[in-house]
Amino acid sequence: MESTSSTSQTPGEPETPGGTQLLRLATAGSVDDGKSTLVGRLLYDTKSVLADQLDAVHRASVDRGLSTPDLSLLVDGLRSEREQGITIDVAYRYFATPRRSFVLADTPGHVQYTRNTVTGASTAQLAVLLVDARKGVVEQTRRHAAVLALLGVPRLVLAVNKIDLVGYDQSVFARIAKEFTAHATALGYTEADLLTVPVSALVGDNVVERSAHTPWYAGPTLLEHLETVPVEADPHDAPLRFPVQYVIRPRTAAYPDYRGYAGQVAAGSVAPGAEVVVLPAGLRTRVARIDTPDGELAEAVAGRSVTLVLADELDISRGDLIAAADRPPRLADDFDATVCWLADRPLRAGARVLVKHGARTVPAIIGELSSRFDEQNLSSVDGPDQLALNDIGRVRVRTAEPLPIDDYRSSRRTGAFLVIDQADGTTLAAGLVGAPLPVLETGVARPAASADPELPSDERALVSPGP
Ligand SMILES: Nc1nc2c(ncn2[C@@H]2O[C@H](COP(=O)(O)OP(=O)(O)OP(=O)(O)O)[C@@H](O)[C@H]2O)c(=O)[nH]1
Repeated sequence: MESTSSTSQTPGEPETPGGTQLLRLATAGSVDDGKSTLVGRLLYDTKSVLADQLDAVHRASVDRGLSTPDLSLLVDGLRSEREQGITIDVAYRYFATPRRSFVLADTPGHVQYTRNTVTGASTAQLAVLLVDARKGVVEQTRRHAAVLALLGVPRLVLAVNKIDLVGYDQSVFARIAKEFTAHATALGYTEADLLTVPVSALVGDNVVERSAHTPWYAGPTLLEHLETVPVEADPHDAPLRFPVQYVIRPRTAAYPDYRGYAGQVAAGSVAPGAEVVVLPAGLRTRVARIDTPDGELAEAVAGRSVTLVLADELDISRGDLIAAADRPPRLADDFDATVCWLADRPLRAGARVLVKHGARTVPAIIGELSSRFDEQNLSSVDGPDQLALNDIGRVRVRTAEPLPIDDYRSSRRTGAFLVIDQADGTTLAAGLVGAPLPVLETGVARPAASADPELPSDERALVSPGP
């Protein structure tokens, strides 16, 4: 088994050995709760660590006068990050066990937590939230859970870490578990979506191996849960969404009339014969063939990159969306959305921006700012003057051309968009179409059980949803 890691990058679509299922997960927690150590422990105990990486960790640990290897070194790979002593960006790791493959977005716990959580968790099917058993559920735990609920992450695990430091005390664990479950259910999670597990990342209790120190804990270890938790709905239940990335027209002697549309199935599935509609034009046709470099396919499901050949010759260009004819998205040029503001300069009503949705980018104006999410009280503040860095708020978006949009809660991939600076092309915000704020008073709806069963390879879907 092998692990790969990258920081602030999108890994390629990982292989799933033996056709095992893929689980995308994110971690979140406050500084020093032990995320890096926990992820290091997962990699180490699942033997997902290469020998040379392990040697380097042993050497660095000895240099620091440690008697046992510091597993967080496996994770905190960046030199600058070690120098600052703080994890600086989202790191993606791939690891596998015989039962399942995992792509893990490790998000740091310092002040930029909203931005990083949004980045890391936007495509996650499960998030592991950490708390320090000595501190229990803290304000940041509540905020993280609220942001994860907003992002529609369907399942949460609370890892009550450093359980060794409270003497493996069952009552401490029970109190934290109760408080967290109450908070998460108020955000819309059901108990079936939640697991609370007592762990020591340092010692290894209940991460991969069951611990003899916690005979009172009957649940699964963290890895057992990750290996067995149900992964999303059947892709066939979701309607097809296929943003056209490239029009392929070779016009060579061998292929004089070939015309195909290349892209990635963003949601649902497609098979030859399927009736589709091309948006925004509204043209209807059928899928004639699904091409790949390895030959034709009888079907392609979400996450698969393919070229569609259609039955009719239509005027289709990059940025168009091919969608299920019976369940198309709505075309809108004026819609409500929740945005996570990621720029240093604040957002004010009337801002002229670009909106990037799927493979299409259009000019837009942010109309009124209707409310801002108050993370302190999990409530909403009406009519804010502005949204500052890391703020989450409800806005009105008016685009120069209609976009084929879904509600984020029914399709995380096609319900998300980016707000981009017109002048320099930097990302200003991640946007979620329709998604209400995760405020407690209004008893927000439960997080979306995403219609995207196999989320696409783009790990940073909200922050860079493809070319
Ligand atoms: N006793 C004990 N110490 C732990 C445990 N897990 C982590 N630690 C220690 O807690 C400290 C913080 O651990 P890290 O893994 O670096 O914390 P982090 O959450 O990744 O912090 P960031 O790098 O800011 O994201 C280190 O000194 C770890 O050795 C645990 O289960 N028990």
